[in-house]
Amino acid sequence: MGGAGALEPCAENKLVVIPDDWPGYKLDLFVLPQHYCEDLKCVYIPHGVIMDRTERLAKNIMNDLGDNHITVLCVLKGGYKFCADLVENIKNLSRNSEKCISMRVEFVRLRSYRNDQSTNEMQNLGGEDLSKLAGRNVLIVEDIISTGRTMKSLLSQIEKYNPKMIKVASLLVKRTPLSDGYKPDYAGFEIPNLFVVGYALDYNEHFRDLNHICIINEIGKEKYKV
Ligand SMILES: Nc1nc2c(ncn2[C@@H]2O[C@H](COP(=O)(O)O)[C@@H](O)[C@H]2O)c(=O)[nH]1
Ligand SMILES: [Mg+2]
Repeated sequence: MGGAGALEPCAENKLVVIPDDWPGYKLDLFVLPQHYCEDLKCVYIPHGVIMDRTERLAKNIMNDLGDNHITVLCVLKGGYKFCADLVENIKNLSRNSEKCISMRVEFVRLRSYRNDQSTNEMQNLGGEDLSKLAGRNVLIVEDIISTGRTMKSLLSQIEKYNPKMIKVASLLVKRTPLSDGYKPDYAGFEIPNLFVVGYALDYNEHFRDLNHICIINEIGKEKYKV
């Protein structure tokens, strides 16, 4: 992703900013599941780049939260891959460092999108009883923050139970005029106002089984719309 207009590390905000004119990579430069080949426009963030960035986020989290017991709250379904890879990296760092983080992983299942649009309503579809988080150091792990409504709503539900600390890690943050200004404590990439799929991010439950983060095309939107 080198060259003019490509990804730029953003030291101030500590995340990688993908500019509006980033075209992504041609599909035939990567291996993709055959069943999605006609449904995608481009590979937007290759799996290897996601993994490298996740390793760095794990290091930042380790530096900030080392020597604590934390409860990782994975937001399903979209957050499951990022959460698994982040936890694995924190575990590895913890094993090889003087600082040690002990972790417990809990899950909450939320839904707020239909097709590629926010429904403006966050449905809590189950998972842990959030009262379990009382007095704990909580690290919420989410796939993407767009308007910020989902996260703000989850945070207000958790805050009722007085956790000791809450931090939020999101793999992606979308630049959208609909944002309410919410910014997570840890973020992997800031992306333009596009609908992305892959690496567990779905379009009506499709594309979770795609390793790279990709942009869906009109054929894909039409084929899988509900
Ligand atoms: N597969 C995708 N899911 C997305 C995308 N943008 C948002 N979302 C889903 O919504 C919530 C967060 O939305 P918010 O507007 O309340 O901040 C997130 O958890 C996703 O499930 C997207 O581009 N692709
Ligand atoms: Mg999500």
